[in-house]
Amino acid sequence: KGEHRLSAVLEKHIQNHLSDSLQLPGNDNTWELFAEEGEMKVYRKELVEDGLICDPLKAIHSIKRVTAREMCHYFWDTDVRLEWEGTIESFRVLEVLDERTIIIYQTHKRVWPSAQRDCLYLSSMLKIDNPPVTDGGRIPHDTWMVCNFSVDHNDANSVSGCVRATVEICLICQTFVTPPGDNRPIDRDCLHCEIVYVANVNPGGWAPASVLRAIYKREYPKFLRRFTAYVQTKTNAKEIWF
Ligand SMILES: CCCCCc1ccc(-c2ccc(S(=O)(=O)CCO)cc2)cc1[C@H]1C[C@H]1c1ccccn1
Repeated sequence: KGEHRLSAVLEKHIQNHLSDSLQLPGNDNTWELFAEEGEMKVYRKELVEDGLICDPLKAIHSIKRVTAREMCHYFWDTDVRLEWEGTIESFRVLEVLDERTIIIYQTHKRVWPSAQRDCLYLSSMLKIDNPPVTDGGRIPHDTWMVCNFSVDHNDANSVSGCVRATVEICLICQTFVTPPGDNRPIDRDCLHCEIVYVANVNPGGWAPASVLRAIYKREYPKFLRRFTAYVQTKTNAKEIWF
């Protein structure tokens, strides 16, 4: 794994997510369940910082027939980003820090009446070696994570008129395998992946609370539905990638 100039700060973000993002929101009453569809449960907290709506979001979901590595790969790989991300207008990879760590500048489609937003963040994908066992004590086959957090960068000649939003986002995925028994090979029907997606987005500048909360209420469930279906379709006919 390559060492780079942001390795230390990346490690801090990873440790923070491993300690707090894996806490399942159902166990405590600080999270409000605001969307539920099948296995998908989306929670939020109301948080205002300097008058800006920064509602933290946490979603848990269980997706059949895919692995943690496949989920994280398609979430991280910018080659397929526009195939599933519906809110991005443009993006550019500014720097490659190692084979699984990049810096991205992206602009989001403008949401009237707010000003357009852009984001500048480090995006890293990694395998968690000693996987944290979630509650219930089931042992995951393996655990992968993608961590996206805002950084500064000289080359980000921002699109004029954009307000810089800051993000702290993490996708943690665990693969569970139910052996088919009597020495049959494992196929995709033996797999499912449990994910935790946390997103802390600071809009960076004023936007009406009602508009922001409506965007989040609409966009997060849509993103989770669309992205998980995308990975199931993309991997369906492929060899299992643990
Ligand atoms: C007036 C709008 C203010 C907020 C604008 C904003 C900024 C960042 C982001 C965002 C940035 C990164 C990620 S990700 O998970 O790392 C994937 C890679 O893109 C995800 C969401 C979103 C939004 C808002 C489009 C709104 C929105 C809300 C959920 C999902 C999608 N869009």
